[in-house]
Amino acid sequence: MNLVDKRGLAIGLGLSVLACVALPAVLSPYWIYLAISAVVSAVIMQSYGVIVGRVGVMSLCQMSFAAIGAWVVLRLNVADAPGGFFVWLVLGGLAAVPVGVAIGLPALRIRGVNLAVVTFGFAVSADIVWNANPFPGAKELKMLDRPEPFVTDESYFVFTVIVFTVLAVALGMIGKSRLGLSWYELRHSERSAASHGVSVARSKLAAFAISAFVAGIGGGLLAGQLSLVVPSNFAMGQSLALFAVAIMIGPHHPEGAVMGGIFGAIMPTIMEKVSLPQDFGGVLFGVGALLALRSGLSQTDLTRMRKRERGARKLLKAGEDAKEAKEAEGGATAAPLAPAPVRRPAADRRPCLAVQGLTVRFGEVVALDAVDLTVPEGAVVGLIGPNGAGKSTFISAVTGFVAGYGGTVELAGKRLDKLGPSVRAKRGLRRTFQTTAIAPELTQYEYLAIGAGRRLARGEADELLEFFGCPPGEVPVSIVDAGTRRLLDVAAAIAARPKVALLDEPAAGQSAAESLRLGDRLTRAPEAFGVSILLVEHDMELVQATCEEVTVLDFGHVIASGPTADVLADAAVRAAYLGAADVPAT
Ligand SMILES: Nc1ncnc2c1ncn2[C@@H]1O[C@H](COP(=O)(O)OP(=O)(O)OP(=O)(O)O)[C@@H](O)[C@H]1O
Repeated sequence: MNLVDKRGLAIGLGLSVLACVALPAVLSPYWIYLAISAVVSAVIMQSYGVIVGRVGVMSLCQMSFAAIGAWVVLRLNVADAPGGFFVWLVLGGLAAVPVGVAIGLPALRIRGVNLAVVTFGFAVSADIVWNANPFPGAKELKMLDRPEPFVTDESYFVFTVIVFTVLAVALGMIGKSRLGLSWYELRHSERSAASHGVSVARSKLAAFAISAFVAGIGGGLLAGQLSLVVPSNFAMGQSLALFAVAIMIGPHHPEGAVMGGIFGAIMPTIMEKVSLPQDFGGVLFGVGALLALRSGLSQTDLTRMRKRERGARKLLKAGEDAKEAKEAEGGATAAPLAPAPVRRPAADRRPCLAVQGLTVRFGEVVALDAVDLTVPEGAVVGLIGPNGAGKSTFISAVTGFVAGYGGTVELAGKRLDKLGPSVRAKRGLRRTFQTTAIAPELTQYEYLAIGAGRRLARGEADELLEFFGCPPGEVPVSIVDAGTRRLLDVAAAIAARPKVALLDEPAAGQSAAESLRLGDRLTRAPEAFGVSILLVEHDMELVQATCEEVTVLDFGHVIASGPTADVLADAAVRAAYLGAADVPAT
């Protein structure tokens, strides 16, 4: 995965240089001062970009983190601490980090509106503290002097643009790293992230820490702009207004942060010029935020996604044209199905996943009752049963998503029972879900990179996508149909080269022909990727074509287990579950 988008970087750096050269030359002192405010707001917006834009957490206290940054810078100034403004600025950002992590701790247990209330509570408390205790330097009027060579407004503007640009590049690189991509996944499904080996706690706390750091830097910059600050510079109302702007615009993209900063800084002036009350600006932001919440995507997300989709559609069209041309020339339309690999009988192979006596209760419901199941090395094994039989619960318990089950789960001879889902995933146990929750903002390449949990070479990603019949890797998930998303999910699970992949109804949404092709792929997957597979499916033709052995669940009990043909022919299985008409003759 390339961490730097070279074209985007070149454009961003070019615009920054242009702003630094042109704006001080053309703007009046009044507008230069406003421009500094806009860039400082844009830096604070970047902190919203991390926590609100990427992780989707409703944080209403970013200005409180900024206040910590400003407080530290001003305190060090009063103390004439060594290092000077540049060092103090970084220390201000760092000082906000532990507070950010502390605020992030409740986010590990609560989310949504409840979490918003916690962060708002912190913003209110911080407000009370700042109002009761003046910021350092305010009493003795010890002003903060800007550092050389950024003493004048024009040069300080250049300094703020440099800071913004450095942060934008760093955040852009983090955004493309596994940590940053995992934030998008957390935003849509924490379960999905955990199933890919992402530690939800660590990833969320990292987001809080980084966003607090960036906000702290923004607060320090504000102190440098104003020389002295007052509590109203960081009032909770400001946090709320900027939050609304963040939801509306999407400051996790640099252009969104800049626009948000400009809105935040210029709006009061605009309101004044058009003789409207200042509060009206907040109302406008609120309405915009509501509209963005309705669509689920910010303006910059939408703009970028549409652009990406346009490019991807062209790519898909070119692919289809090439295929049609090949067909017209009489070439093969699809690769013929490969013959099934010949394997030793499953019973002669070492068990890779061994589950014994698995029991799960949900209150009075016994979802699984002492279930035994073994997946031998290099095998494809089926788990079938009627709706509500306990198949998904089995996958969830084995992969660590059900706390407090009875029985044991061993992977390659090692017990996993005390481990959480992300650790089990890292040990080589991957799963897919019945309902996919892939972040539509990602490309398929990016999603595979999260699944792989390691650096995934382009060639390897292409091979996986081709193997599972997915479109080219640049195609964004947003235009991939539901059936193909399931295949992408399987590809992402296999990208990690796990020991065992547990697939929950991967053929749902596939046509009969696609299902047949999927069966062929799953049959070849153990040899191609060194993975053993447990397949949960209702499509009996697929099960019959793919699985060497099958276990049948009914009301949480195993009612049959053994070679597929024998089990599917079992009169008890047909009577209890399938109905003779549903099972193709063997
Ligand atoms: N979180 C939960 N809380 C309470 N009961 C649950 C929970 N999850 C599953 N169950 C119950 O456990 C039983 C097994 O459900 P499960 O989803 O595992 O069945 P399934 O075989 O996967 O069904 P399907 O084929 O429809 O997906 C059902 O009675 C279900 O209602």
